[in-house]
Amino acid sequence: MADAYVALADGRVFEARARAPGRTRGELVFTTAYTGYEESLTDPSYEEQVLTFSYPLIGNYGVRDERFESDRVHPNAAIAREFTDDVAEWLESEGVPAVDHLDTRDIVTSVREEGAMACGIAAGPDATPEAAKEELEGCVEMSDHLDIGKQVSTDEPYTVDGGGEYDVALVDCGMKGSISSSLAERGADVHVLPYDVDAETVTDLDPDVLFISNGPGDPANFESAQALVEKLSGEIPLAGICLGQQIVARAFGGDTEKMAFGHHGVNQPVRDLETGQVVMTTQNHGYSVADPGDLQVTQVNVNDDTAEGLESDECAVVTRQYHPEANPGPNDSLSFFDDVLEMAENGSRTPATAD
Ligand SMILES: NC(=O)CC[C@H](N)C(=O)O
Repeated sequence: MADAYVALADGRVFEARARAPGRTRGELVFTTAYTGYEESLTDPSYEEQVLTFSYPLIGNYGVRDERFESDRVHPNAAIAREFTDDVAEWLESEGVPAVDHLDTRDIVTSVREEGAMACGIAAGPDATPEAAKEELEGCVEMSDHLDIGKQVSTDEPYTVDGGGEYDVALVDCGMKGSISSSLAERGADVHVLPYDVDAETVTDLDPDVLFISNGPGDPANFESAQALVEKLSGEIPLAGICLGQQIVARAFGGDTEKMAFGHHGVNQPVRDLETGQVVMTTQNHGYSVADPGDLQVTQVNVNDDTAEGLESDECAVVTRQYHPEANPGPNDSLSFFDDVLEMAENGSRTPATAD
């Protein structure tokens, strides 16, 4: 008998099995990643979303915190065809509702056809379809989470010691841990700063590069990070990943738009326009850069031509829409971090290398 319900904005209610109890709501998205569930569930970019795994069995190799990308689970709830007990217990201990034993093929197809949509979940002994529908009614648009940066950013600055060869000022809009560790492994001291840090605090650090992290929600709501980039562009080399690319594009007069169901997975093909090389990339985003403003698009998604890499002719800027740090996913584009630090050293971006 069902003890969990998932109510979708298209009016349907799915019966399911409760694996971690609770009631919640969020924007329903799916990832096609077939491994890396620990990394995905701890990726802050999933804040305020409900994450469905299209791969049917989630939890095959247990749960180990060394694979976590942050200190907590970020989606409001998780859905799979089947979760192992390890994952179910982890999510329950984190207070994050989880449900399985429902047709996730149907959910994924609906999101693909109708786009990311609001959903409500009720799971546990007292769950009812009405409770799931009530949650659904309280669900707000992603773009209405106006201060989502505050939910995921560090409150206080801190430094990840990488040996001091470079100084990176990294604005934490919901950073995955692998971004700071990828930079620190390459000799950079990474000064992680709150999402609303001011320009003076950044310039006091005299960094070699200003790096804007990934993060959840609508890039238009990260006004202070955008203003920071506007102020410091041309003065300090700039880099960004995912939300970071979107914020940088907006700061250079560009624009972003909501995608239908986004890119969430570990096998998104990206072509470098200069070298023609295609790499497989990890992605997790629901918005894209519709207009790069004064920047040039250097890489595109092979499936839908969306902007995957931006650079500037005038000043040192390099950004990626995908996740070069992988985790989960392929390591094909790890050299992005070498390119960023080379740019930091030279104060300019040398012509694109294949990454
Ligand atoms: N991973 C990210 O940084 C996601 C960026 C943004 N929140 C989006 O959904 O497009």
